[in-house]
Amino acid sequence: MNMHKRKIALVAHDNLKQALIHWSKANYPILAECDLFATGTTGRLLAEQTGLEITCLLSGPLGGDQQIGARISEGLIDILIFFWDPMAQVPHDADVKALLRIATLLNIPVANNQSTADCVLAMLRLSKAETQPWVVNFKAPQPFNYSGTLKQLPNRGNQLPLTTRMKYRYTPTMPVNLA
Ligand SMILES: O=C(CO)COP(=O)(O)O
Repeated sequence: MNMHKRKIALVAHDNLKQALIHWSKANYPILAECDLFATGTTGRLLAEQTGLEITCLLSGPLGGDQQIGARISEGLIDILIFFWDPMAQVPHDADVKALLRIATLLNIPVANNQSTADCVLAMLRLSKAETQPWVVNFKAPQPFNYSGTLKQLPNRGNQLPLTTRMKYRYTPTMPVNLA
């Protein structure tokens, strides 16, 4: 089983920053064992108020979401915890959408609220205890469009650097009938 250090991106919109800080304090021991990345303000507040070591990128409205999305597309982020605000508009909505899209497409675990974030960390704890290996499947399942036609995607796994590819096992999570 591959037990490489998990790389987690943490992001919260303004009304949810306190919730993410509270959640991060509650989960400090396991988060402290991971490589953490965050958008600018989220990361600064988290580092100040939890003591976690975090690589702070740009602030979200200034490109931070895009930086995280780029890292995901390069296979450099394993998990996205993004407490986005379903009740507020943000000026960089296009960036938020792009980040959620690339994380979904590339099939990394994405938690958009606290209960899902708890589930993700529960899996992390299990895999750490080696009772239940947790394999992140980096090969995105083939998406269907709404008319039911299968869209072909290249096998992205083969385009990744070898070091990145070696971190993942390519067992399909969802059987797709290409016939
Ligand atoms: O806006 C954000 C995510 O879309 C978060 O950015 P900050 O962490 O810089 O506030």
